[in-house]
Amino acid sequence: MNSNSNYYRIDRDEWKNFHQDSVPLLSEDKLKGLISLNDKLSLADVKDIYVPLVEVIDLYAKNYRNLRRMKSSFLGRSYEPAPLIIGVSGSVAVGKSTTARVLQKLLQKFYPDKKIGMITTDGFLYPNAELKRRGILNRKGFPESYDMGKLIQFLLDIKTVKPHVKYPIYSHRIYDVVPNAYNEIHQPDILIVEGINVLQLPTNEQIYASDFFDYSIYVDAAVENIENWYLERFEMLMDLAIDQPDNYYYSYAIGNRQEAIEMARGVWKTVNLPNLVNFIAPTMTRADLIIHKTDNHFIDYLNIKKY
Ligand SMILES: Nc1ncnc2c1ncn2[C@@H]1O[C@H](COP(=O)(O)OP(=O)(O)OP(=O)(O)O)[C@@H](O)[C@H]1O
Ligand SMILES: CC(C)(CO)[C@@H](O)C(=O)NCCC(=O)O
Repeated sequence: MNSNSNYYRIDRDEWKNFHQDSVPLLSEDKLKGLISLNDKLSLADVKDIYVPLVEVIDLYAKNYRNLRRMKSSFLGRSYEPAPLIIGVSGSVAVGKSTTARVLQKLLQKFYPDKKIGMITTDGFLYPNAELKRRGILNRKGFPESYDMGKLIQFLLDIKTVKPHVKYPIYSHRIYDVVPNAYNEIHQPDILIVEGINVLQLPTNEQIYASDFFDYSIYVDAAVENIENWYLERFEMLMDLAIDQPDNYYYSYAIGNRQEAIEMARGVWKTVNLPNLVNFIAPTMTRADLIIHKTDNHFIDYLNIKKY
């Protein structure tokens, strides 16, 4: 970020001091409990990075409620509460779902009486058969591979507090949207939506998905690191598939390991990297907050939007 960018760059050592020690709901003991649920993150990350972040989100949540209340009163309409929606974006394999998951658990501790939901936009991909029919099977994750109309309808249903809103499920195990399977979400107070496309502008919709996001986070890292994390995850998925013949990764798991890794490297170079460079990274400066990770997923600084 150059000096005239619209962000304050805040190094980890400065950011961690923004934590207000007065917050008893996030005491050290409670945070330890959270770590056992999510061993990918260190307690230091939770304390230094995520606790101050929850407090920033709390500011946005209060402001959002107040503004909507005042707007309703100005318009002479009755106030209807609407959930706060948080978007988490970034490259394939940068760690969006890990970030979203820890944020959900922490927000749930911070607001014990509220319902904090989390979904991924992966379920809104067209199924493989439809991608094939459209000739874009090798563009999975690109803007045209998502049913954006369906995602927008989902967000609208959440904002208007419809009961039991269904959403489709994507499975890395079958490498496809699960046919006729849905999860349900019932009137959350806060919903975290994680996906590579949450900050993208649609090409042919009347409503923008970004209109529904009240706070947005972009997870950023050097492409060399993300490629390594992608390959590490590929190896992990292969290892998990070794005794599951119906698993997409099974044929790779039982074949030549080096060839499988080369294949994954090819997918990174021809699919996920061009998607990152052309369609995901350009949305970064729409985010309210950019979390920067370096080697070993260590968060070294954050960029927080000025205006
Ligand atoms: N803080 C962390 N510490 C250690 N490993 C991490 C951390 N965050 C993510 N990872 C690992 O990096 C890989 C990618 O993370 P994750 O699955 O969260 O990415 P993603 O951005 O949600 O990917 P996708 O878009 O493909 O769903 C995973 O193997 C995950 O275990
Ligand atoms: C499902 C997405 C698009 C996003 O999570 C990604 O994990 C993916 O499958 N990309 C397509 C190329 C690949 O990595 O196989």
